[in-house]
Amino acid sequence: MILRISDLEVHYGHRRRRRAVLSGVSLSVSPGEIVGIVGETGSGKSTLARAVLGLVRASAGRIVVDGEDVTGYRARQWRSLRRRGVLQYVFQDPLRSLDPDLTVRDSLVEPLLVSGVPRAEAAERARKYLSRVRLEEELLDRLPGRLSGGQRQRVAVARALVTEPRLVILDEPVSALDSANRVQILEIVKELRASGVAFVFISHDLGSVAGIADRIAVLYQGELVETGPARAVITSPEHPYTRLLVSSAPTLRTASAGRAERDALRALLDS
Ligand SMILES: Nc1ncnc2c1ncn2[C@@H]1O[C@H](COP(=O)(O)OP(=O)(O)OP(=O)(O)O)[C@@H](O)[C@H]1O
Repeated sequence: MILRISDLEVHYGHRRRRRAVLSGVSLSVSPGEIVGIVGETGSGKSTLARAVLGLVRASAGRIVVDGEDVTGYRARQWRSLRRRGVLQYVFQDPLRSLDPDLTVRDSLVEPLLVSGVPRAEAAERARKYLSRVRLEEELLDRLPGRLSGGQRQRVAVARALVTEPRLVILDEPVSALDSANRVQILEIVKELRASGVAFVFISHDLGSVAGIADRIAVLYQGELVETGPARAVITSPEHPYTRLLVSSAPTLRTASAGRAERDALRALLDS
């Protein structure tokens, strides 16, 4: 397993304001697997990503990345893990994943130099990954502000891949893109899966993970209510919330539920 999360709990706030945002979350990801995490706004998807990346602390449970129990890691240990480049991420807004003051070349080369790769090899790898995300070399000297949204997101993907990570967390990576760019990014992710990279693909939209995920985990109010092979989750969802998601996704062919059934599922969830 490249990622094993067991009984994870995360709280925000202090004292009387303290409340659980994730509880009892367990999930494993194997090398070369794409696991989609789907849930509505506020369900805790980003918090889960942030916990795996060491950006928020677990109040209980365990997170094991590539065999290392990172649950109690301090900032220094996280820095060391990040330097090794085992784990990478891409956020929805590429400007959050990219430094606006670094050229594309520097954005790609920096994580390699930090992990001790010699400059000439780092430059070579930067070119290799730029072409892997289907961008021209002439973009290497541009700043992110002078790229289109789709180009920026591809640079963010290339930057995440350049350290040859074993696990990449994608938090709504295609939500802000037009459909041509969306399809290309998804194709790139599929190609990389074939080379053994594992992905956690987070989205509020079941339709956008359905075509790419091997397994789908459904997050509802901070709990994983259903996890299974993508096809099974889509064709025979068990939890009422998953049924609601399936019936509300216009792009899924199985979406046959009418308004009345969706209202009934909502009522069941609210009861
Ligand atoms: N730093 C924080 N402090 C307090 N509460 C927070 C913080 N970050 C998120 N929350 C709350 O935690 C819950 C889960 O937020 P999270 O961002 O993980 O959800 P999400 O599923 O990613 O939502 P979205 O799809 O809108 O990004 C929400 O109720 C949110 O208001």
